[in-house]
Amino acid sequence: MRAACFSITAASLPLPSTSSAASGPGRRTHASFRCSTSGRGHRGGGVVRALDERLLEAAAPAPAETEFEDGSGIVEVEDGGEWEGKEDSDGLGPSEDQGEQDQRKNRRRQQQEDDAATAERDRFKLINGKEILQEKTYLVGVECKRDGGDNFSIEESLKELEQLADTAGLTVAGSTYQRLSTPNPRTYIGSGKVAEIRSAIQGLDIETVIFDDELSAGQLRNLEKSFGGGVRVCDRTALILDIFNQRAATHEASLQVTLAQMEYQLPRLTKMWTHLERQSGGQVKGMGEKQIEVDKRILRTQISTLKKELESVRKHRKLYRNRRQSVPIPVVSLVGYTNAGKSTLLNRLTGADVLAEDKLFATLDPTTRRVLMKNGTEFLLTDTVGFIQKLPTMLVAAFRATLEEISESSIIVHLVDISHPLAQQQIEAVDKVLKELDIESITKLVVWNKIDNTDDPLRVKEEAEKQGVICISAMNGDGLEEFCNAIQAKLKDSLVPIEAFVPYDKGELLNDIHKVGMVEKTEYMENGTFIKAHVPLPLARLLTPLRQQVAAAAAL
Ligand SMILES: Nc1nc2c(ncn2[C@@H]2O[C@H](COP(=O)(O)OP(=O)(O)OP(=O)(O)O)[C@@H](O)[C@H]2O)c(=O)[nH]1
Ligand SMILES: [Mg+2]
Repeated sequence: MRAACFSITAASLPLPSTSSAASGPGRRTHASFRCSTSGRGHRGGGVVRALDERLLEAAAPAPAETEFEDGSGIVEVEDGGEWEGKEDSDGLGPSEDQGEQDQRKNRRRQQQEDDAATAERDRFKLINGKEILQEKTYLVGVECKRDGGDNFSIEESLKELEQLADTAGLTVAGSTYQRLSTPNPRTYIGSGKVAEIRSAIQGLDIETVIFDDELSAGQLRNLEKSFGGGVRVCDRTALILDIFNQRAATHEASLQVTLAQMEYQLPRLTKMWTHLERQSGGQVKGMGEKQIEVDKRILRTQISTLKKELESVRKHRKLYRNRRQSVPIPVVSLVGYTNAGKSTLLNRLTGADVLAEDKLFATLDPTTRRVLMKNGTEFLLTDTVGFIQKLPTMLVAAFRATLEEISESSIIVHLVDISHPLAQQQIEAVDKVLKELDIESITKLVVWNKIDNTDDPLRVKEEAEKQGVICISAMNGDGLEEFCNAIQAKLKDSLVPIEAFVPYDKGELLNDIHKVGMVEKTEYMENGTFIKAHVPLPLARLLTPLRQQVAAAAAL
């Protein structure tokens, strides 16, 4: 039974033509996850096998007949079966001493097998209904001189990588880093470091080595070869993709993550077939290359099928959004670094039930809920996927459509975990992604969260006041009224002042104005209502004929 982590959600795609029947629980396979050629199979049941595993399994030679599930070569025998045909010299069967010895041996062996099975079972953790093997992991980082612009030190970045590994259900047994002027094109790190990690792998019984930066296909292959012993090597991007895969709860999120995983995998397919050539002693030279082409074609076809499927899901969501916008309630989007408390705030303000937990990337899908303010006006609050430094570009691209909802909002609330030691660096990482999304023209409100978790909340509040920032605790509700007032004030800035005469037979328009706008004055007259208010631009446009009537009357 082996690694359930680093699996890929198959979406609803057909398997590549090279795939074979699914492997049963416990079977050793010749492939593992997307960036590895070394072997760990997957536990059967809820977990879907890795895409490359499916590809490789078909082509891998069948295991030799003498190989058994535990690789021990031991044949299970029925009671006394081992003795069949082996008689003592006196022909009466094994001597009593010998029999006792063997029974003891069998019991010991059985005990060892049971212990191993229990230990293996205990290593599985249930995350979002998926069984994940808690592999022993070693983390490796590199600080390059040319990284100048990056605000996270190598130690901080590795600490975050550890949190990511923990979120993915892995057990971190150790870590190391190296400062280099430029990464080694072959192995990313220097040869001395490779040797050091190899010793750590042996000493700590490491199964996976994770690098803090994206590695090329060649680097992955060379590192795996250098580490040997079936150790798998992966990078931060693969890890983040895997967390997204574990956490994708809706069809759209699954499709987006699968697409990102396939795009990540495409340039890395090369290495999957080289091991085949090795196994066959080079006799199938060229076969691997041919197969890579076949697989790349299969993968490209799947990518385009996925894109089409995603497009249709998005169209559906857009339709729903348009319907929602028929009453143009202003939308406020919550953005921020992962774990800042966005979902907690949404839940607190709206009584929603969005998963909020102390793990990275708890939320993948945007959730929108209505917030009713004390003065009776409303706005829609949207919770979005969190950001992280070194966010894989294919992930930003895959989630672009989801994030595009942000671009349709009236206000963007940038929520910051001010109690985090790297709050400033996290702010900058979020601003970097926001820049990529091209939404800088939208009004922004910076909000410091988790004020209750800071050493000196009073001092932090003073600093916030100086900077014109709102301080809240989404957890205990501190500062939420101030937060709503600030939203209201910002919304007012984004509203258009109008004066209109609404006839009594158009009463529903008055309702809309009250719901989404800010009414300053209403006067009930003989044929209708005169209203002075601030409303969102789309509603102001809708009211144009009624506004003209007022303007015309004033001109008389
Ligand atoms: N002390 C304290 N903890 C908070 C506060 N707000 C949120 N948290 C905790 O912070 C953790 C993360 O909260 P979430 O709401 O899941 O954070 P998020 O920004 O939605 O995270 P992602 O979905 O991963 O992007 C949870 O354990 C919350 O209980 C707060 O005001 N004070
Ligand atoms: Mg969340």
